[in-house]
Amino acid sequence: MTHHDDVPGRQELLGGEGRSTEPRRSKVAIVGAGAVGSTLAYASLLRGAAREVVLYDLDKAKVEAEALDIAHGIQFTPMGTVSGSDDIAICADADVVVITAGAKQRPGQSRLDLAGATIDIMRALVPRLVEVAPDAVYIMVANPVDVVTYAGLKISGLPAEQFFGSGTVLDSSRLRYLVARECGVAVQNVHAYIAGEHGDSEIPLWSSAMIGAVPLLQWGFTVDGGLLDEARRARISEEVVGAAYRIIAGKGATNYAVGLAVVRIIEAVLRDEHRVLSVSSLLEDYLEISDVCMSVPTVVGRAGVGRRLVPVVTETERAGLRRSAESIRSVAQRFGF
Ligand SMILES: NC(=O)C1=CN([C@@H]2O[C@H](COP(=O)(O)OP(=O)(O)OC[C@H]3O[C@@H](n4cnc5c(N)ncnc54)[C@H](O)[C@@H]3O)[C@@H](O)[C@H]2O)C=CC1
Ligand SMILES: CC(=O)C(=O)O
Repeated sequence: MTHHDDVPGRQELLGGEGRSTEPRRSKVAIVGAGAVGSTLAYASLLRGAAREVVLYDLDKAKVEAEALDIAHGIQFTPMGTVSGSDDIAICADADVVVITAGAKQRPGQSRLDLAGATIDIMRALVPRLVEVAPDAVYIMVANPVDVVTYAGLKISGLPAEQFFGSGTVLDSSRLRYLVARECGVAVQNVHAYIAGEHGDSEIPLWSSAMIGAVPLLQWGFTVDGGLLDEARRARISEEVVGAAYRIIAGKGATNYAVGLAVVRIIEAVLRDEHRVLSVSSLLEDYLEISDVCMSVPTVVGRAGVGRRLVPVVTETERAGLRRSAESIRSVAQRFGF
């Protein structure tokens, strides 16, 4: 079911209050039209990230309804089209494929508890996707994203640059939001990354964090007149790690911030931005960590993942990253990867 006009140029005449900066036709295929996939489709259209957004889901009624609901608002977005189908052929020749089809955390479950169920989905799904969209850049979002990115990469047989996970882009955004709020500065001026697992063992890279031109560790005051000291930083870390649990307990899923975070990654790819994002990719000899997918600050562009940047780290941060890698690896191994 396709919701766009077949007459060339008609969409531009009828809809589109803004103008996409996209220089050529671009297609994003979103697999899974649940809370995350449909919000991502909506956010992609709102931001004009791609000209064509398609949704694929096993649930025909749901995927068609989500696409139709979004399509009815397309007059108010930058130029674009949206369609949904239960036929995987809708993903054909996509430039970017985002996989959100995965098991969902119930209150109290960790992301790692979902590994078996989501890997089963990937075994069936990934070969069929690669068949219809062999040249796409693949972005895994389904959880546990690091384990599933590694499994999906191996199943796909694609080069590691072409297949990566959304990783801790969302967690880094949560961290920046909290630091900005405590310090009374714009979130855009907080440069801080969470690295490691997108999950309980993740590590905030405090040593390399900056607020404007000031190292975060030298930031002297907060809006309530206190210090951004170790205790306060620890509280912020706990809040980031606990964020998904808190939101899932309240409404059953997280969808808005992850939708925006993944659109940001899509834009970095389609516009070949070479933006530094903490995506999850296959690491080889990174701070002595190898053969695991996890997040570190990484250059992202049209080919997918590029250089992994090595920030200044303390011995505690370095040890934390190694532990996080071990935790991801042990779960992947349990499921045969
Ligand atoms: N990496 C991240 O930052 C985040 C990851 N997630 C993860 O994203 C995944 C999706 O979450 P929700 O959208 O809330 O779940 P959901 O249950 O609302 O949606 C999942 C959708 O996938 C579809 N699906 C399942 N198997 C499929 C298959 N083989 N082919 C096509 N479609 C299939 C289902 O029909 C369903 O519509 C979960 O694993 C969740 O944990 C969620 C939030 C943030
Ligand atoms: C569910 C999840 O992974 C998150 O919101 O971080």
